[in-house]
Amino acid sequence: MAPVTVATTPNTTRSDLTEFVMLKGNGVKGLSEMGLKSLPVQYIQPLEERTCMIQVVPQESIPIIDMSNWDDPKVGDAICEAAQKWGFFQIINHGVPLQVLENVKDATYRFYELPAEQKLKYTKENSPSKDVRYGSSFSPEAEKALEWKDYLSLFFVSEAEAVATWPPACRDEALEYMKRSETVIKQLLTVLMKGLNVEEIDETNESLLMGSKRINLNYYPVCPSHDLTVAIGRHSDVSTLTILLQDQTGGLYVRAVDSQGWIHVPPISGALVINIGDALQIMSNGRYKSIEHRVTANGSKVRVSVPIFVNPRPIDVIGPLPQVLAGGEKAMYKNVLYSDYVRYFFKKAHDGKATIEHAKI
Ligand SMILES: CC(C)(COP(=O)(O)OP(=O)(O)OC[C@H]1O[C@@H](n2cnc3c(N)ncnc32)[C@H](O)[C@@H]1OP(=O)(O)O)[C@@H](O)C(=O)NCCC(=O)NCCSC(=O)/C=C/c1ccc(O)cc1
Ligand SMILES: O=C(O)CCC(=O)C(=O)O
Ligand SMILES: [Fe+2]
Repeated sequence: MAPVTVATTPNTTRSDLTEFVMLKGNGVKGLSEMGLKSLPVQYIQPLEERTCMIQVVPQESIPIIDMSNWDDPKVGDAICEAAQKWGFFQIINHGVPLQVLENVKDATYRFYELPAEQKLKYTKENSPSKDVRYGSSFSPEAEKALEWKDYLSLFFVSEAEAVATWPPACRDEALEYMKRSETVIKQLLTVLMKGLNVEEIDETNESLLMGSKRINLNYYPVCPSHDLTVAIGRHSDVSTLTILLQDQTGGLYVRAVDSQGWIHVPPISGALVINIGDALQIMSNGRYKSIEHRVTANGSKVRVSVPIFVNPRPIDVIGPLPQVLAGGEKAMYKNVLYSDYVRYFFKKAHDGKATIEHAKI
């Protein structure tokens, strides 16, 4: 059986590996489970990007914010300050039931445990919908070295479309997690907008801030020679906000303020990690920061994570908000069509903050 040779030999050709991992639907999970002892060369990252080169700043950590009194001005200040300084924070007592979070993690395992032939139905080539995509790595056609990650990406258009096209193995749990996180998303955006002198979220700015959503189910298998590769390379999200559920494994690192180092985001049971994305950095004219982050590969444990990307709609034009510029501040970013912005992000390999540089005036 050809895939066995593929998986056990580190020096296979790119086309053999692509066939096994991408075209046959095995993912890196399939490679990992064949028990290969060394990393296929296609996954070896340039030295400076490797997991082993991460300089950790151990004394720092991102803020942890209790959302139970979210409309208390002190909580609001903590959220806006975290968004300005760190671009990342964790929230606890956020109102999303813990069972909903457990269920979506279980559903992630359920999807990836399907046989390759079943998952293959959702690859770019075969998927019944453009809004459902199972894949491996980030942008394999553009990457010099691949990433040790499988993903299922689900773009939410409507409940009816989700019911009809999302994989039954995880559909209901993913939808429930999206629905139950809506309230805390609105609370966070209300507070963040107040910090920009936008007093209320009306229909127009609600659609601009959270008019579309994408949920990804990420699966990071156990990785041989994990120090030589990455699970996700350095990038910032193109969303308005990202709500991330991680499991207890750890491995997410955030760029430290004014430093070359990286800060670990420790798993906290029941917490959600929140980060500002490029769209909100642009709308806030740089006040809120969309911070670079990366995920390390793990030599002994499987990791799953489930981000919800809260975005403008593809047809929205985004730029610095008028309220932010009202005092005479100069616009730092151009107005850009959001779907053009996202397409540009997806067509490159991960490259830190390069997408937003493209929108700078
Ligand atoms: C431009 C989009 C994405 C697609 O437009 P479309 O007109 O329906 O066109 P297509 O479905 O044919 O997709 C166009 C291209 O988008 C890319 N794409 C379409 N979804 C995907 C997909 N989930 N994956 C990776 N390429 C894709 C892909 O490059 C694809 O090209 P191709 O590969 O040639 O088919 C459109 O849906 C849109 O503007 N959506 C806005 C909402 C949105 O998805 N925002 C992104 C939030 S995601 C985010 O912040 C971070 C994501 C992330 C993800 C992984 C990481 O490792 C790190 C970060
Ligand atoms: O898995 C994680 O912790 C982070 C995932 C991530 O950064 C992303 O999907 O954009
Ligand atoms: Fe991310």
